[in-house]
Amino acid sequence: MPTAPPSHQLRLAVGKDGGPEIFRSFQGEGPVAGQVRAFIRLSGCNLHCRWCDTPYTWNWQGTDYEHVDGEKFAPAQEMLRLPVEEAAASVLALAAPGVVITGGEPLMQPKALEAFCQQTKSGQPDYRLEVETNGTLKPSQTLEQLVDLFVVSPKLPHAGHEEDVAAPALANHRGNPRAVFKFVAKTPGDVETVRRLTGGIETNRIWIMPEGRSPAELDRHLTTITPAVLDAGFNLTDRQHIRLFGDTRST
Ligand SMILES: Nc1nc2[nH]cc(C(=O)O)c2c(=O)[nH]1
Ligand code: SF4
Ligand SMILES: [Mg+2]
Repeated sequence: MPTAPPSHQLRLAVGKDGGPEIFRSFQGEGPVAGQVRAFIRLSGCNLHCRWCDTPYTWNWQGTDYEHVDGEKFAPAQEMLRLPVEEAAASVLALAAPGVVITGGEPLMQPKALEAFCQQTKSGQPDYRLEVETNGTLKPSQTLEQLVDLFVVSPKLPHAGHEEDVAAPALANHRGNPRAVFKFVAKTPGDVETVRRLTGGIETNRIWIMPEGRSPAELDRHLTTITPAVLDAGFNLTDRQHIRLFGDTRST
């Protein structure tokens, strides 16, 4: 008897109820902010940003990554494996017009991600697939065709990387009309850096977002960057979910 092929498994982050981090919310950032979406958060990231708001997806015990919180996490407690079919069923049960696949870095699991996208789109081609990515890992052609929107967030020097990780991220996605760029900024100088890095990319594909995990931090950074964003002609986005729900998992 032939056996069914093993299904792909996704490594997921753990949500506030201790189960896989799959939830329903408003998209809080970027071009579709304010729209209802299902969210699924994949565990693992290949960048280790100092101010990351989801260090529980990568800042494992025994590593020497530097993060502002200083807290280390145990992968056995923070990572769950789920067959793609189960993950897709949980996401579709949330009754949203589409899903935001985020992380961590979702493209670290390319085969399972592709299977998840095929599964959620099958039978309902209008269901929207949106991926939040740091851009450093190039998606396959299959994935590029399946995904409706890549929100690519190249990292600037204030994220604490020794190498320039923004240029490859821009190179990987600038040719895809379904990719937009979302830069986290703290100062007018950061906006100037974005202007320099993104020469030749239409400004209407670029969003600037204040860094912050509290309304006060967001307000402070918004106040300092807004004139520079307007001057450069970039789009501006807030982080609505932080104002609505605070810095909590599964929101
Ligand atoms: N509501 C809400 N919107 C989001 N947009 C991007 C998110 C992310 O963590 O990548 C996120 C998130 O975690 N929650
Ligand atoms: S790329 Fe995103 S998820 Fe990864 S460490 Fe940086 S902020 Fe966090
Ligand atoms: Mg986030």
